[in-house]
Parts: sequence; C-alpha cells; structure tokens
Amino acid sequence: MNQAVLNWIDEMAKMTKPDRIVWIDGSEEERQRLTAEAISTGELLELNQEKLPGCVYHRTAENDVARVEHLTFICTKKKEDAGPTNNWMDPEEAYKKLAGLFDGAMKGRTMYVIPYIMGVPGSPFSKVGIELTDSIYVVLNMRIMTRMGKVALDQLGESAEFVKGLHSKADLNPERRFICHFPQDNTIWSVGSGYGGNVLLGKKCFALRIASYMGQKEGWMAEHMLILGIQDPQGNVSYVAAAFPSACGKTNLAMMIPPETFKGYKVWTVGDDIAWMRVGPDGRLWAINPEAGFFGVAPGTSAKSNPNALATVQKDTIFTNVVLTPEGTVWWEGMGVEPPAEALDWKGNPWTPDSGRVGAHPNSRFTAPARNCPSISPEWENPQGVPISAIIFGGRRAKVAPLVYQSFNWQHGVYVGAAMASETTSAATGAVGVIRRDPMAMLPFCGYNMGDYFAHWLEMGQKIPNPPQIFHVNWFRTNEAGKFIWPGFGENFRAIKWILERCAGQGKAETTAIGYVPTEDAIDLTGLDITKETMHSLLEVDPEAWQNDIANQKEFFTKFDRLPQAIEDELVSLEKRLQG
Ligand SMILES: Nc1nc2c(ncn2[C@@H]2O[C@H](COP(=O)(O)OP(=O)(O)OP(=O)(O)O)[C@@H](O)[C@H]2O)c(=O)[nH]1
Ligand SMILES: O=C([O-])CC(=O)C(=O)O
Ligand SMILES: [Mn+2]
Repeated sequence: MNQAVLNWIDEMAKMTKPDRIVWIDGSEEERQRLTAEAISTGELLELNQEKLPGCVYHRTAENDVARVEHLTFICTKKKEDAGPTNNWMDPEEAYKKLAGLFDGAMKGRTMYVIPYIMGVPGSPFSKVGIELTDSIYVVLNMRIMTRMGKVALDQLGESAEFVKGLHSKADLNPERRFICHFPQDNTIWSVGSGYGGNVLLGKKCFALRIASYMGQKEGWMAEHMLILGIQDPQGNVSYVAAAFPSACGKTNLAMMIPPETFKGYKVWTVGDDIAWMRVGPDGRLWAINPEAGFFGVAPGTSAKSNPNALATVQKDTIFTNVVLTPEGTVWWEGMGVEPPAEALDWKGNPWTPDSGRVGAHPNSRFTAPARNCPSISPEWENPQGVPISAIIFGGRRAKVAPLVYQSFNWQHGVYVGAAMASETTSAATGAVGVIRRDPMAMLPFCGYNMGDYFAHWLEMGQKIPNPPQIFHVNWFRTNEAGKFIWPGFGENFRAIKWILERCAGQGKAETTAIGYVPTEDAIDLTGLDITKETMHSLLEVDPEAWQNDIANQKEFFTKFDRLPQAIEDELVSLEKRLQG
C-alpha cells in the first residue's frame, strides 16, 4: 500500500473522527450496496426502475443549491499569487480555521476513500486525486464523473503525487461552509456543503482551480471548455473547444444536432465542461475531457433543445433538485412535456403546475455517464486527445456582442477572452442577470493570479506552432421586448460552420473594429425562418455600445497589478479602431 496515502488518511481521520473508513473500489456490487444504504437513510430516493433504470433522486438542503463563490478561497502563501479576482486566505490560517470545523465532523459517520483519475487511465494528460468524504451521494456522483476505485490506485502506484481532497457535509450550516484550495500543497478542503460544484472535488476544485495552477507551472492549460467534433459529409472531423460561463450553453452546444438542411454533417461530443490542453508533437493544440460524465443543468433540457442530453439521462443517472412525480419519474421546467398534475417540488413540498412557483430549482442538475450519450465521440477516450482547430469564447449578452466574430490573431484573441462578460446565472449563489466580466469563463475557477493567467495564455501562443483560431459567439442577443432574437440550440451549428470555414481560409467576413464579422450573406441560413433585419441586428457592431463596454473593461482591469502589457495594448488599439 502507498505509504503517503495511508499517512495522509490517518491524519485526516484523526481530525474528522469517522466511525469507520471504507475504501471505494468502483465495482458494480459496491454501487448497489451504497445506493441501497442511501435509500434506506433517505439520502437518495429510488426512481421508477422500469422507466428510469439505475436512476436515483436527491434533494440538497434548501440553502445549498449552487456554488458559493464568496465562500471559495485560494490559499497561497502570498496574497498576490491568488490575485485580484480570488478570495484569499493565508494557508496556515485556513488550515487552522477549517480544522476547527472538521474536528469530529465525521463522528457517527463513515469516511469513504475515493481514489480517482481525471483523464483516461495511462494518458500523459491524466492526474490522480483522492477524495475523502462522508457522503454517499458524493461517492456515487464521483463514480459517474471520474474513473475511480482500483484503476486510480493502480495508476498512482507508490507515488506521493496526488491531489488530496477532504470533504465533510459537517452540519451543512452556510455560516460554517468553506471551499478552500491550497494549490501549493495539491490540497482541497471543502466543508459544510453537499452541492455538486462545491463537493465533487475532481471537477471545479481539481480539474480547474488546482489544474490551472499546475498547467501554468508545467506549460499546459486547464480550461472551462466543452470540446466537440464536427464531421463534414466527406467524413473529415474538426474539433473546437468553447468557453462559456456556467449555465450559458456548453452542454447544449457539445451535444448539438445540426439542422436538417445540413445533410451529412454530424456533431460528436468529446466533453461538456472542462478541457485540458497541451501542445502536441505535430505543433497543434490537443485537448482531452478529463471527466467521465456530465453534471448538467436540467431546466431547459428538452427533446427539442437537447435530445442527446435527454437520451443520456434515461438510465444510470442521479437527479438533484428536480420535480418528483407520483409515478417515480422526474420533471423540470422547459422539459417540453406536460407537467404532472401534482407532484413534489425540489424542496419536497406538494406542488402543482398552477402553484405560481417553479417545481425544479433553476440550478437543478443531472449526473449522467458520458458513455450514455448518443453523440459521444469515438475519440472521447483517446489518451492523446483531439486536435483543436478553433477556440470559442462566449457569454450571455443581451446587447453589444454580435452573434459571432473572429479575432485578428492569437494575441487579439487572448484579449477577446480576457474582456469577456456575461450575465450571471443561477449556477452560483447571488443575483441573476447582472453583467459581470468573466475572463475566459474562468473568473470563479482560476486557481492563481488572473494577470499571470493571461500571461500564460499569451505565452502558450508562442509555444503552439499551429495555434487554433480564436472566435467569440453570443446566442443571447435580445430585442426591445427582451426576447432572444437568435433561435439558438441546433441552429448554432450555422455559426460553427462559418467558424470552420474561416479556419480553412474561407468564409466571408468584413473587417470591423472588433474583428472579422460575417458579411450578411456569409452564414448559411437555408431552411431558417429569419428576417434580413434580424440578421442585421445580430451582426451589428454598435460603436457607442462598445465604447461603454470598454469603459467597464477598464474599470475591471485596473484591479490587476499583473496585467500583461499586450492586453492593455489590445484594449487601446480597439478603442482607436472604434474611434475610426
Ligand atoms: N436561448 C438560448 N438558450 C440556451 C442556448 N443554449 C443553452 N441555453 C440554455 O442555457 C441554460 C444552460 O445551458 P447548459 O448547456 O446547461 O450550460 P452549461 O454552460 O453547460 O452550464 P454549466 O453546467 O453550469 O457549466 C439552459 O437552460 C439552456 O436551455 C441557446 O443557444 N440559446
Ligand atoms: O460546478 C457546478 O456547480 C456546475 C458547473 O459546471 C458550473 O457551475 O460551471
Ligand atoms: Mn461548468
């Protein structure tokens, strides 16, 4: 047995004082046993096994339904290394404070030891973590989201190089809830929550916050990006990676089905949330999806918007905070089917469709194995990853950003990513619909100084002989009535097709102040009912709106003491171009 692992577990058990310690092996027998146990205590509810085989239901505490960014900390020795966009705590102080909360937190409970791999076993990209938790819900979610159990211990061998994750629900009191990251110690401590984004430590905590720090040191990138492949009628597949903030359409785009008119085209899903990217021997950027499942937003998922996601969650899925029907099935707003006449809402209260309240929490989620997905790419477990032709940034912008545009070059593209903004969503606690700057969709997920992160992006550009082209998209422009004017979902394929044409040196574009914008006839609109006026407003670059946005960007960037000169230069150049 690995002595470093044993010593660490011993130390954590002395602090948390569980009644027993159970090692997770990842077997089917173990899944059944733990599921039965969680059902017997009410932690999980069994669903209708005829209609939803292998599926279970879970409710979180009412005040524990999303990531808590104000309680999430990067604990580096120097405050500057966490940077201006992260909450910071001194590591010594953080360990001490959380040790107080962890002290005896597992008394009367079991500590589960979950060894897991982010990435495919044996891949040069992959990394091992171990999560200690007192929640069966966490174990069963990690079983879907990662490759875990024996396979991870085999990969680790005698090495002491693993990410040490400790989680306890403790008393679930939000006053005593903290998600602390110690990138310099490869350590994550999460206490007082049972919500996925705070407690599935392989996901946001490791695969983004800790991994972004590793990537900067080791010369690779960990990004909040989906990965998809687009196959053309000749059978060639091109891959793109796209960064959108939480609940802004990554899962939907990753599983998109092209509109009927595009015969012979097919979209393959490689990943829906996280990409780890390295320069390949051929000088291109290669990406893997380090996860093994999808932790997706339920509301809005329908046979019309995302049939692949709906098919994915028909078996072996954990549903969290959705509506529970009397027949033991699930429902949510925007599912595209009649709501049940009466049911239990996400809080467990009796609910009817005319109650005037939503039945499912807006951030209710499904946890489903990626292999269930009808569009899963044949390459999704390729240990070498897939080559990326285009990087896409995007957000929710009612105004300002056009449907799609291309940056002039890598440096300009990095600036476009750094200047990203989006309206906030229910994926994190706090106000919804407020515009905030969210560079590369990484504001809540960058594990070090974001100025250094921009510098790392700029440096990566120097290291990739054949870098991807960088684009920006916005599916969320609205009219005066506040309605989305672009149909979105599968129709987004039309913008992606233009992006790939541009990568191939084709595709018509107009050079504007902000970058290359499609000419009004450049996007293939065959079979789409959309007026010329609408297309015009979708592609419009309004100099005044952009000037206002620049003012907001400047305010944001003044917080940075390590802002690379190149970012500032790009901003100044844009301002000059806008003034004509
Ligand atoms: N109007 C419009 N809404 C969309 C589009 N794509 C996704 N949405 C909606 O945006 C919400 C979130 O979409 P997801 O695809 O789950 O977002 P995500 O980026 O994967 O979210 P995280 O899992 O939080 O990272 C859902 O309610 C979708 O229905 C689109 O093209 N147009
Ligand atoms: O982490 C979560 O809670 C879910 C997620 O993917 C995100 O918010 O981006
Ligand atoms: Mn996400």
